[in-house]
Amino acid sequence: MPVYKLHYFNLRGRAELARLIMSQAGVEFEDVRFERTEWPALKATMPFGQVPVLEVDGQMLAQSNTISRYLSRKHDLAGKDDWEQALADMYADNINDLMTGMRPAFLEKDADKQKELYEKFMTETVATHVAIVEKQLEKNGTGHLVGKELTWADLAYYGFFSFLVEKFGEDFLKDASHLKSLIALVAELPNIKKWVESRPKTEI
Ligand SMILES: N[C@@H](CCC(=O)N[C@@H](CS)C(=O)NCC(=O)O)C(=O)O
Repeated sequence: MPVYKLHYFNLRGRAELARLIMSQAGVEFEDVRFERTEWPALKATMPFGQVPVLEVDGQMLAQSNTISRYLSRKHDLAGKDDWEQALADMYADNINDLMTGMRPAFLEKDADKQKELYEKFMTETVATHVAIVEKQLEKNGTGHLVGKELTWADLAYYGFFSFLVEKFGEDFLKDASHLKSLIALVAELPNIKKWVESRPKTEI
């Protein structure tokens, strides 16, 4: 088994999906977390000056979805054929877009403006996305986003949407029973449960 080290800030952010995948797969990893004040000294050590970075036996891999796709393929969470793998990629890219869409609100320093930006994000971007994904989950009819089994797409949706539920409550899921069930299904997976209980508590 390779020695995995995941480098990121002390946040869930763009690293949490890789952590969820490694936890679900039951592989050991060193969860290297640093504070913002430590970052300037570390930036030049990362392949593209950004994190997350997964170190695999000393080799450095950047880009959050590349890392998660690599881990999913290695640990049987990528989808069972090329088409399923493409669908899983599609869902993971959607979550990446949602994270990017939330960034202006997250970075806003003015509290009133921030509230406004989060509200707009939830009522426009998230609401539209939830309605679409709800229909797709219903159509797939297996309780999973892709095929019949758990993939990293399910973990990606769990990671991001469970964070939104924590921050904004679950009212935004009131017409999305399938998505709600997916979040609950992943939350109940023993390895995920164990990880979520033991991980550092962070704001985002
Ligand atoms: N597309 C990249 C974006 C990575 C990214 O924006 N990383 C941020 C943290 S979430 C970062 O390293 N910020 C510090 C910097 O750019 O100096 C990915 O998905 O990994």
